[in-house]
Amino acid sequence: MSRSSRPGGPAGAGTPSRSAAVRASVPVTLDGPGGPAARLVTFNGLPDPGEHLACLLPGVRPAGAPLVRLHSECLTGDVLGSTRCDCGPQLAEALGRIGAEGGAVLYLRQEGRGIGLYPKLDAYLLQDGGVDTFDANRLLGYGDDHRDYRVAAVMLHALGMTRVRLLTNNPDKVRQLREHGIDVVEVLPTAVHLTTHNARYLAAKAVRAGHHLPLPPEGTA
Ligand SMILES: Nc1nc2c(ncn2[C@@H]2O[C@H](COP(=O)(O)OP(=O)(O)OP(=O)(O)O)[C@@H](O)[C@H]2O)c(=O)[nH]1
Ligand SMILES: [Zn+2]
Repeated sequence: MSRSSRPGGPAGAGTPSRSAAVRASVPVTLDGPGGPAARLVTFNGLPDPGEHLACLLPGVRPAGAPLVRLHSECLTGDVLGSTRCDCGPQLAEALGRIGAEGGAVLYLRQEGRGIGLYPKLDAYLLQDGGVDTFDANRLLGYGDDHRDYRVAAVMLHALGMTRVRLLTNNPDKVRQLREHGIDVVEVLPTAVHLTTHNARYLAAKAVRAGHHLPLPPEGTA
């Protein structure tokens, strides 16, 4: 049981069966004066109730293949700076790289790989007892990963971004986007944000979920 209980139901092929429309496109400036002028885009008609957001960075050329990241919400890492995971540094890296050439960060409300914040924190306690991130999910009665990226495909269709270069180390994001009609023409890895705090977490992602993370041999982090 690796990918179970996706809120969107079974995956289909080609164009997503449901379409969404842009609801609003709101200008913001990121990171203070001089930071990139971005647009935060909201949607009507998404296939799940999450308030998923697209952050469009300048220079977007939807007709080409813009650089895109699907970033799953991680309140502890993204907002509070927790070092248990690599989410905060990955988000900063994505905003920097995509801001430099134009593209989009889709901020997906998929906290805890889709199980939610409280269960993720329960899983952290189990991890402190020695199990890895995936076995902790299973001990709590969840699958390894509950994320359904159909919603991201629907958002990209609504934005007219159906050919993308994707910034990720996670092969499941690539596979699911393609299943849902997005032409992923290139996959670019993120940097490896390895610290002594997140070394076991990154190793589990590489070994258990096939993330492309070139890690040094155990014990040398
Ligand atoms: N259930 C669970 N979720 C976690 C844990 N640590 C981080 N997360 C969540 O994992 C999600 C990020 O997924 P990752 O597996 O780190 O990376 P990814 O997004 O699949 O892959 P990349 O695109 O390469 O970053 C966020 O929603 C985090 O809240 C954990 O220990 N348990
Ligand atoms: Zn995180």
